[in-house]
Amino acid sequence: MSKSFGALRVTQDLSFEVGRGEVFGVLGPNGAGKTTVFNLISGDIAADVGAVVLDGQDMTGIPAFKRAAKGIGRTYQIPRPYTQMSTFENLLVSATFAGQMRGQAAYDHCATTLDECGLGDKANRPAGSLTLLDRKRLELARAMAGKPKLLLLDEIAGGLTDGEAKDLVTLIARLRDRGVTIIWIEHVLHAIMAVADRMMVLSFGEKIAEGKPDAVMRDAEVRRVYMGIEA
Ligand SMILES: Nc1ncnc2c1ncn2[C@@H]1O[C@H](COP(=O)(O)OP(=O)(O)OP(=O)(O)O)[C@@H](O)[C@H]1O
Repeated sequence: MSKSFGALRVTQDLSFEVGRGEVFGVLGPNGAGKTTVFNLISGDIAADVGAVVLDGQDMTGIPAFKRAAKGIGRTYQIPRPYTQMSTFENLLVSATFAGQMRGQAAYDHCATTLDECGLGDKANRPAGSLTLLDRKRLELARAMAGKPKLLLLDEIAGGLTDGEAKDLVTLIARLRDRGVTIIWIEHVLHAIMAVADRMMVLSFGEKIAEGKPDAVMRDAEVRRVYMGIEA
């Protein structure tokens, strides 16, 4: 895929493939184009050139809400809950429109998901009254409530304590074990390194490395561009 905003080329001839049930980490300096890649996959913006294929089905040209119903779930860096609705109702929206669930099945799935995300005791709170950390938990819970085949996670570990980050990693591993495919943009390296099967690093919209986490982090170009370490 390629994408420019005016003269700014944000994504350039970027191509990658993620296997079913894989956790794929995306790293790169601020402004490297990571969130733009998510926007292209979710359909929030259209690529200038290129295609998104999910499970053999071409998603290119399909609007974002239909991609959600076809199994692409995502979180946003800045949480965007329906502030007037309860935490539980926020999940029901995803379960209904993205997850295509109804009645008791939707209700049960939302209740389980809220518990898994540590929000079980805040089900009836208006989402607008949650702390920033809980809003971030709600972002993940809402995405999971839509029963995605592919889950796009945009920097969800920032601000967590070590213990909370560990719980998050356990949750991500559990989702993977259920067959959910996960692409995770993350700056909290110990969290992404703990669970990623493979990673790629972007710089100025181009892929500079891809492979097993340890090998990627040893790469001289990655150390220079991302960590500022000259070999
Ligand atoms: N809708 C837009 N219009 C114009 N420029 C944009 C738009 N979206 C992103 N950009 C620009 O594209 C570049 C890449 O942004 P993007 O948010 O994808 O980077 P990122 O790697 O996710 O950064 P960060 O780690 O800070 O979240 C930045 O220079 C940004 O200002």
